[in-house]
Amino acid sequence: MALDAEKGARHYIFDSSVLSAQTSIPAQFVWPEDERVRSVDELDAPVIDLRSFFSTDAAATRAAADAIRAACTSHGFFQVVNHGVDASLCRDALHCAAEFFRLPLVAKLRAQQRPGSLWGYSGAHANRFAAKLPWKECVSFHSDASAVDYLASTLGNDFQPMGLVCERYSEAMKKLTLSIMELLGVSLGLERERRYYREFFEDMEYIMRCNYYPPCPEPDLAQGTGPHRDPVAVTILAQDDDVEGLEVFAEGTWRSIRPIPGALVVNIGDTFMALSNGIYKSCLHRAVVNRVHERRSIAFFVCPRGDKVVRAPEELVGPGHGPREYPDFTWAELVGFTQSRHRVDQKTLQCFVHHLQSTPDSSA
Ligand SMILES: C=C1C[C@]23C[C@H]1CC[C@H]2[C@]1(C)CCC[C@@](C)(C(=O)O)[C@H]1[C@@H]3C(=O)O
Ligand SMILES: O=C(O)CCC(=O)C(=O)O
Ligand SMILES: [Fe+2]
Repeated sequence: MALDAEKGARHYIFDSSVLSAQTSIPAQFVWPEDERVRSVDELDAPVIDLRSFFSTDAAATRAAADAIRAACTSHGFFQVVNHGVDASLCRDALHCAAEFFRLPLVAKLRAQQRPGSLWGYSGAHANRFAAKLPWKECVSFHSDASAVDYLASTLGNDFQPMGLVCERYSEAMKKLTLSIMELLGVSLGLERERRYYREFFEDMEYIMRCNYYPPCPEPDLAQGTGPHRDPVAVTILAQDDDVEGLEVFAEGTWRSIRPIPGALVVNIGDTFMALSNGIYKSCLHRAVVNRVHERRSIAFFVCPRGDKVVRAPEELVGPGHGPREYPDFTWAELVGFTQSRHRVDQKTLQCFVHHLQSTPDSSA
């Protein structure tokens, strides 16, 4: 651990290979007791086979939509298989991420996330937060610019192949996102031809974030990613298939998620909760760590184009659904709120709405 002297900044830099080898963890990594209650059981969530949806089989699509609706009105979590993303592309992306995190700390710091940016490398978010640090490292890419250029300019041309894999992976995820959006619309009772959500996300933005959770000497005190709801619309997550860590809060308890080889996880986020007029629940989840195994995941965070107004379709408002639950907002406002005012947690959307309603004319 060292104090970063750059421009007098007073944040710590952690080297996970050093931390993992110690017998106890620094105090900044210890989470409050109520946020680390253990999981009791596995979550029984639907695994949706997208093959039937792609083949427009009406009965199978109805069954898939019903299972999604049941999951999303309750906890906001399901998985998809036969999703059309090449298994080798997912493997390559997880592999590139693994190679990146194995670099010496000085190299990773060349790609370090700058204040106010969602791009680049972050170790434990120690440059942003002083306590409840997550036991993880991340590297993120954003739809605003090319991952190839970012990696080549920060780490050198040897990292172009990793950039290319990230770009191919993001393209595949964007395509899958549009199918998931169409299916979410059907599951909410909209006609398949209506395509409200699919069209809304045609010009989506995204953040691709590779997470690395090193082994932790005191896993019961720490969190890999603390309890939160993703502020985005949906998150599509690929994960190592031999190490558990993801947990979802459902029916009053934390439930573990057993990785299914080849499956991708789908979480409903705050923005989709607003887009469904509160019918679908933003998934409360976290990632726990363990003493022995490292774990990797890649989150593909789906966001609307920054300036688009987030608003549930008329069909989901009024008779049979209740009044409009959320004020209009843009993703640019919500993301600004999470970076400058409110560390993402389980109440982000609630606090954001309160903020909008108490300062109606100011941007977040
Ligand atoms: C808008 C965002 C904030 C976070 C990155 C994107 C999408 C998800 C958010 C996050 C990953 C949710 C968990 C907590 C968080 C702090 C993290 O661990 O990285 C969140 C991101 C962030 O605020 O940078
Ligand atoms: O790594 C995981 O399993 C979950 C990560 C997560 O929730 C996030 O990055 O938002
Ligand atoms: Fe998350």
